[in-house]
Amino acid sequence: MPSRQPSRTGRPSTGLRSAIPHTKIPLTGRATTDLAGLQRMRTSSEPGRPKTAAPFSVSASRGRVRALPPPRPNLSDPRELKKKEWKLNIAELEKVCEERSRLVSELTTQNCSLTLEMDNMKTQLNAKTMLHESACQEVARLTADGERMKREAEERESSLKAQLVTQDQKVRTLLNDVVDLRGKIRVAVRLRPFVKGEDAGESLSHIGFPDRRSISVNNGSKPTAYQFQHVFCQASQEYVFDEFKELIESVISGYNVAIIAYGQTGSGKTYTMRGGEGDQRGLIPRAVEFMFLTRNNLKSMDWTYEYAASFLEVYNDDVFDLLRNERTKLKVVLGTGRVDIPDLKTVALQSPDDLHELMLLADKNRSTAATKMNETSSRSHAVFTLRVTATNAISSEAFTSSLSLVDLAGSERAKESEVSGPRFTEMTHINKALSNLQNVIRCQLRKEAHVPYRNSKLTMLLQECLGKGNSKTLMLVNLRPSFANLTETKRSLDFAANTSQTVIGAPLKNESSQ
Ligand SMILES: Nc1ncnc2c1ncn2[C@@H]1O[C@H](COP(=O)(O)OP(=O)(O)OP(=O)(O)O)[C@@H](O)[C@H]1O
Repeated sequence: MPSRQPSRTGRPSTGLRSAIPHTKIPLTGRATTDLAGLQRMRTSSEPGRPKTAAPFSVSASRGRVRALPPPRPNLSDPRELKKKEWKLNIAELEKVCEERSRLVSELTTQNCSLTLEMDNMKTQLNAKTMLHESACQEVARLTADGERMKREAEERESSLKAQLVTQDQKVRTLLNDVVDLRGKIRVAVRLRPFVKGEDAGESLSHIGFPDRRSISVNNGSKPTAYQFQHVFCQASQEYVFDEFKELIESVISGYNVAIIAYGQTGSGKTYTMRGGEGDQRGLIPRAVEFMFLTRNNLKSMDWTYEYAASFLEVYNDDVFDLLRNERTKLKVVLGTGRVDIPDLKTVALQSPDDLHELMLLADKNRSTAATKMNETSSRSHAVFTLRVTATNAISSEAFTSSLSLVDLAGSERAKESEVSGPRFTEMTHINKALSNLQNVIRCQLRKEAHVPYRNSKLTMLLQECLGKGNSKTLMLVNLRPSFANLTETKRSLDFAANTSQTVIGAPLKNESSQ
């Protein structure tokens, strides 16, 4: 860029201007008279004329230097024309240069502030990059620590699980040894309270309870005393269930368990087995709830349990499915040592709630009728079965077992029941089946070679619980409290006493490996 130099007139001038040739007016010490020149200078100082640098002359008279009027441009002179054109160009160029320098200075300012901003951002980015890197290192360290701790915890857990499984097996073996020691067919007695329609004010002096295992009856002549595994006197549903919990738990360990409710009509068999709602729930719903609870507790030891339920009735010596609405007689097949009912419906249970629906269906399908002895007397024997399939992922143990809860029809005398017609036929079948049951137990008691299981459908179905299989069996004998029923109560207690003497052989655990 050409540098600016002050002109002789004091105004800044560009280098370009200095590059332009001037018309030089010579200064002399001698007086000269150049009228034409003076004339031109005067003319150029007139308003409207372009101003040009005033030439100088030295007055001859006074010897002083005076500015001469600029020479008039000679427009016919091409040099003058050129000069004029240059002047215009120079003015133009000066403007452009000024604009350029303004822009340059503006851009320089902007550039400076942008450079500053960029430097700031670079500093911030560097700081953030450093932070990120240190955070990444911390994360990597924590991840490695976490993985190491997880590995250690897993190793510890599997060693604890192995210990737990061993201990669990020991506890189960001990528990079952205890249960096995309690007799072959276990027998318990339950005396129900007086219910609506009975004389609640009647005394219970004809029945005595010396302790929780004994009961005595006194018909006025001589009291007879009996001893059983347990005697429940007007006990709650919860109390009764708690007493049988241990036995039911052995199903979880692979044993078949059967609880059979026996007793005179109206003595509380259905109440004990099925019960009502809420606190009135009987053994069937409570046992299923307990099985699900135990299943959850054993999950931590890698046991998987699957449950499925079936519900049938033996009515007039025929078998019917209580979980099907259509009433079709079911075929009972006797295999080698096993009873099978091929068309019996089995329903998988996912939770205790699933049972509720099944119970309602079974209630609807079960044969009941009002008799003089019981408003809703069961006219059939009902068998609820819960099948268990268990597998253990760690020990590879596997087995199937079953819990059978049987509500027998009530024994009754035709004279007392005052039944006739179809009720009489039902009663005949009921009594025949129950007398077969007593006969089977008697044969077991006497260790006879032949036990007549096949004499009725009921004994055929129960043969696995009555000595032929490997069940742990409990007979729960129900009693009515009235003095009027004392003869039947004594008969039931005699049957219970015989049953408790019955040797059916030690139960075997069902085992198979995967
Ligand atoms: N422990 C008890 N507490 C209160 N009420 C009971 C008890 N046991 C039975 N009952 C009531 O006694 C009546 C007869 O009971 P339930 O129907 O269970 O007798 P059952 O032995 O099944 O009779 P059946 O052989 O005729 O079917 C019912 O009203 C029942 O609610």
